[in-house]
Amino acid sequence: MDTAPPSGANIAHFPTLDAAKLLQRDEGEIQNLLQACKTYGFFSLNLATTETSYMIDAWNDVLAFMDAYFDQPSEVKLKDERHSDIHGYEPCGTSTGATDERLDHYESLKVCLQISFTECKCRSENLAPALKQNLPLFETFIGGAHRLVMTLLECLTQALGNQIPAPLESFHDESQPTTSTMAMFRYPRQTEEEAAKGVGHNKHTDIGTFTFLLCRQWGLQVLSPVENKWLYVAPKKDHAIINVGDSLRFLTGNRLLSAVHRVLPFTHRQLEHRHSIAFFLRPADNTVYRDSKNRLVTARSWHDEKFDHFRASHEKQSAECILTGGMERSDRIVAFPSA
Ligand SMILES: O=C(O)CCC(=O)C(=O)O
Ligand SMILES: [Fe+2]
Repeated sequence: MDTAPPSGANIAHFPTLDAAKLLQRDEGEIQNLLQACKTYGFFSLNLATTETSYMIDAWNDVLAFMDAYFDQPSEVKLKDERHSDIHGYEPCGTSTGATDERLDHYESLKVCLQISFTECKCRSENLAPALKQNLPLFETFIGGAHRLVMTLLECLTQALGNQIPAPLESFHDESQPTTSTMAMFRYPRQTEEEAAKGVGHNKHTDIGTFTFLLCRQWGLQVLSPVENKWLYVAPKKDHAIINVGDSLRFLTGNRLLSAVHRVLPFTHRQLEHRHSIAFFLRPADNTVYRDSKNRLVTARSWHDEKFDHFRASHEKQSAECILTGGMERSDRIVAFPSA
């Protein structure tokens, strides 16, 4: 794990759930899951169980891959750019950053879920060559993360009972097109000059259903709905962070909260490379729900609109409230779960 934060840094407190208990449909743990999603919109998930420890091995292997991949010269990585929000490489500075006047400071490599399901996967022209060379690793990681978040959805369906019109899993039919994606992020160490241009990852809620996030270094912050202020999320060995995204909130009639979060280094610049790995579960593209502006939209159009907003100016972002899914205004939580 990373070094401790400076004294006085505010740390978030939120529940830890056990992956094995949820896989076994433990009734008490299912209720804990529902409470965590209603009160915080995020929780930590213990992966150090017999059924899930292979994901910790896959996490280590993906980190080793990322070290080698992101160390390559930019001109090599730019060959993997696909100008897509679900495939390929994206350099730093594509979106606005965590503070005004600056751009983001992370580069990413994305692999969409479909590689785990399509038969002619090796022929997909969207896949970067480095990914093709490591397909078994990405299939294991994506397959495992997908299974875990689908389990969480099934548990929530059980807990919500007749409060929801249809099982949450039914909006995630694997034969339908979806933007579900695995993303690998590096926040490169930066010089003073680079820090004047870019910082972290702008505040947002995630677009989809559940996000499965792995990080061993500090930097992630949540806008706590309990304390209504920004708090650091302490990295916890062998645990994933799970966020409730906009789509899950909308599909449950706003009964859950989605987590408002961002990435910001302790100091004014990134002193060491920071790595994080995410699997974003999102509903099938043609799923329809009522969004935070009370419009009926498809999951695909919400996804596309939100990515356009990531790239919009800070001014436009704060005027429109798309980036934080109607959960936040001026760094304060303004949405509360409906009964
Ligand atoms: O890098 C992280 O820890 C978080 C990334 C994130 O929130 C996102 O990509 O949605
Ligand atoms: Fe996020």
